Amino acid sequence: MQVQVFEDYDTLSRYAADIFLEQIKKKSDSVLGLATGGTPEGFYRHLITSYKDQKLDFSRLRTFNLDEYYPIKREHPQSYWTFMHDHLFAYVNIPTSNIHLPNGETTNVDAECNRYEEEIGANGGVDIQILGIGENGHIGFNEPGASFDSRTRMVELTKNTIQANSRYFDSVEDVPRHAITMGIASIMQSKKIVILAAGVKKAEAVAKAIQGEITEAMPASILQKHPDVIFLLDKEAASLLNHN
Ligand SMILES: O=P(O)(O)OC[C@H]1O[C@](O)(CO)[C@@H](O)[C@@H]1O
Repeated sequence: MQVQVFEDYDTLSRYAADIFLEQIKKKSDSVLGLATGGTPEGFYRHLITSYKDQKLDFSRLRTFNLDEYYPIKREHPQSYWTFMHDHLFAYVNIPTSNIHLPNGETTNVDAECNRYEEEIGANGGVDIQILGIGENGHIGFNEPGASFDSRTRMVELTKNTIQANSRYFDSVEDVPRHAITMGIASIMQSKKIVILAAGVKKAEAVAKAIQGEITEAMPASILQKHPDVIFLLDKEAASLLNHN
């Protein structure tokens, strides 16, 4: 596992985008695993800048997002589908057919989860995955206690996550109580993982994920077992790491 600490959020975000650029240079039809949340917004801004500077071509890339609220309409302002369009897809030349997110409108959740896993497999698996980390250590919407063997499925959000995400909704009551998320085993199958954390609110989860016990109580701790993972942190998020 590699860990890099940056002076500020923008430098961290640019570094993450550069890792993706390297991957795409090597394989122009890479399968990108994408994430939502506040943390990757800077990363997406840098990808868009690289596209505008003609350093990046999205036409052959395929993307799979980690998760989507359930139930939620695709066009809902807070759906992850809308997030991805507003923060990336609307600004780059990715064909709509190459974009994949779990369908938050499905009436058959189990079939949707199986379809999503199969589609990732049919595309050869994720080459490079961007991840954020929840204040409680969640990755995707795999909350503490989620099985390390979990695959794409519907999950119930914890109070902590509903509260943290309520900043994007009119009120806490409006936050969906469920989501469809790639499982921990699905995430671990990605060939390379880049995980971002910024701000002091993430410091405890980051320290436990990197230096703590590997336990299902701290979902991100499983990353210690991944053969190619890099944590990109700002100083605040790194502030509880033990340097001995
Ligand atoms: O980057 P943020 O907004 O702090 O979110 C952290 C994590 O929480 C989620 O938004 C889900 O609650 C994840 O998608 C994200 O990785």
